[in-house]
Parts: sequence; structure tokens; C-alpha cells
Amino acid sequence: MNDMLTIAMPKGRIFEEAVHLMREAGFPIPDELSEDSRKLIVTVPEAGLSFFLAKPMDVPTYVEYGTADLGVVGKDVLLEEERDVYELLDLRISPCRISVAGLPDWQPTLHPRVATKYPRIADRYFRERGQQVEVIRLNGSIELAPLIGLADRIVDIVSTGRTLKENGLVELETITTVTSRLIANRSSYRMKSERIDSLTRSLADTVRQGGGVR
Ligand SMILES: Nc1ncnc2c1ncn2[C@@H]1O[C@H](COP(=O)(O)OP(=O)(O)OP(=O)(O)O)[C@@H](O)[C@H]1O
Ligand SMILES: O=P(O)(O)OC[C@H]1O[C@H](OP(=O)(O)OP(=O)(O)O)[C@H](O)[C@@H]1O
Repeated sequence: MNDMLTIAMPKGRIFEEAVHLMREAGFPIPDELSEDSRKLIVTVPEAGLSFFLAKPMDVPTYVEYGTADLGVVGKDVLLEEERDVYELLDLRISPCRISVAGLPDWQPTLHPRVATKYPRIADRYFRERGQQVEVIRLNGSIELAPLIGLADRIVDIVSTGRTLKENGLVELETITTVTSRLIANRSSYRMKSERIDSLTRSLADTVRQGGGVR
């Protein structure tokens, strides 16, 4: 088949749910495509599909550059990376939200510091509100920042709220809700529209029927 489609899959939290949903929608994803395996690329020639495993933050990059025709990624990453890709479908999996949080006795200061893994989202959010903040980028354990005095507030993912609670922090504002999305490379979408549309329709039907949500 010369109309091969390549799909970038995110490692980590989203992976299992995405595979489950896509299998329900009829994508022949072999067991070889697994986080337990070290194999990064799995091709199913008879279905004209190839899958590769990437870090979630990198998925939109592969798709923008056309090394993947399609990708699965959290809306948080799309908002942060601002890559030039089409967002085709809300898969409604891996729900969470991006929120501002801090210590309960937090007091506004003139130039508060905000620690986050999402500097663009944080910057945009506070700028739109006319608030001047210094955004400090961290790579993880964001909740540490207000506890040890690095920042006044944080912008981070909240899902169950357990991490905030166990660290004595409170959610102050929700910036946006997040689910995972199916994205496409712009020129792939034009050149392979029939196949992409048909796969997207199957996925949309499965999502509508509550597929993927376990
Ligand atoms: N509780 C959560 N924390 C973080 N991400 C979540 C959560 N719930 C759902 N998600 C979704 O999962 C994605 C992150 O997955 P994961 O944590 O595996 O990746 P990562 O943050 O790149 O990993 P790492 O922590 O190894 O850097 C997010 O982009 C978001 O859309
Ligand atoms: O509301 P909860 O269900 O507790 O989930 C939210 C936590 O999960 C994520 O961290 P992750 O586990 O990815 O670790 P990290 O700090 O290394 O990013 C996120 O950054 C929060 O810290």
C-alpha cells in the first residue's frame, strides 16, 4: 500500500487509553506497540499503518514537520506548543485541567513568581488579565515551588487533586479543561483526506458511544 499513514502515539499516561479507544474504533494496533517494549516504531503493512512512540510534548512537533500524518496528544500540550497542526477530534480521554494553585494563605504581591511546566499557557493567562508575573519554567514536581519559596503560585495539571491536597495547596482558578485530541499534519490532511476522514469518523463514532472511557 503506498498510502501509508504514520501515527505518533504519546508514551505515558495517555498511551493505554488511546490504544484502547483506537482498537475499539478498528485500528489494528499490534501488542508489539507497548510501553513495556523498547521498540519505538511498529508497522502494520497490510493495514497501511505505522505507529511510533514519542514523548507527549514532542507529538505536535512530529506532526507539524510531517514525520507523522496523525498524532494523539493532550490539549495542554497543543496550547503550550502552539504547533501548526489541525485538531481533528476530541477523543475525550485522559481528562484533567490546568489550574493556578498556591498556598491557602497566599497574598497577592506586586510581581508574583509563577512556577510551571507550561510557560506559554501561564504567560498568556496572566497577560490577558493584565497581571505582571515572572514565569519560572520547571520540568516536574511543580508543587514543590510554593512550599520551598521558589514561587508564589503554580500553574499545573490537576486531575484528582491529590497532589495539591497532600502538599497543603489549594486550587485558585481553573485556566482550562484538558482531554486528548487527534491531530493531523496540514498537507497530509489534504493529500490523504479520504483515509484520514474515514479513520476520524470511526474514532468519532467510538467516542460518541463512550468508547475509550474505562
Ligand atoms: N494527572 C495528570 N498529570 C499530568 N498529565 C495528565 C494527568 N492526567 C491526564 N494527563 C494528560 O497526560 C499528559 C501527560 O502524560 P505524562 O505525564 O505521561 O507525560 P509527561 O508529562 O511528558 O511525562 P513526564 O512526567 O515523564 O515528563 C498530559 O499532556 C495531559 O494531557
Ligand atoms: O491531581 P492529581 O491526580 O494529583 O494529578 C496532578 C499531578 O500529576 C502530575 O504530575 P506527575 O505525576 O506527572 O509528576 P511530575 O511532577 O513529575 O510532572 C501533575 O503535574 C500534578 O503534579
